[in-house]
Amino acid sequence: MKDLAQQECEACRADAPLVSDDELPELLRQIPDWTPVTRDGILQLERVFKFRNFKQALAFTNRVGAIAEEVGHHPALLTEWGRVTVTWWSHEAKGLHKNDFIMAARTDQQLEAE
Ligand SMILES: C[C@H](O)[C@H](O)[C@H]1CNC2=NC(N)=NC(=O)C2=N1
Repeated sequence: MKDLAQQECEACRADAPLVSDDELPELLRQIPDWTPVTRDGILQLERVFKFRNFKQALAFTNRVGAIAEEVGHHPALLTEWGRVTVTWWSHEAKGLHKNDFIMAARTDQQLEAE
């Protein structure tokens, strides 16, 4: 099995299969720095990234935005001085899809990217 970040995203569809309760623990194990949170009854993945200043936070934000645009699957991004909060979930499917785990893993890779 390929690492999460190397796996392919599927098209975002309202009827896309959400991650089952059985699949969730193994997928979460592969992205240990991310926290499952439930908002408005919708399970999401969230991580806060820390930076030295706003400029670095904004550059990271733009890198995450670029990988989201590449696959047509987008996070919520809160960019503040020294911090970026990234939240992934499948809007139309109203929950967590495998895509969200793939994109969380790819988001982590943007930390090293310059
Ligand atoms: C039309 C467009 O492709 C869809 O609205 C996409 C855009 N990006 C998306 N991103 C996320 N996270 N969930 C979606 O359901 C979604 N749908």
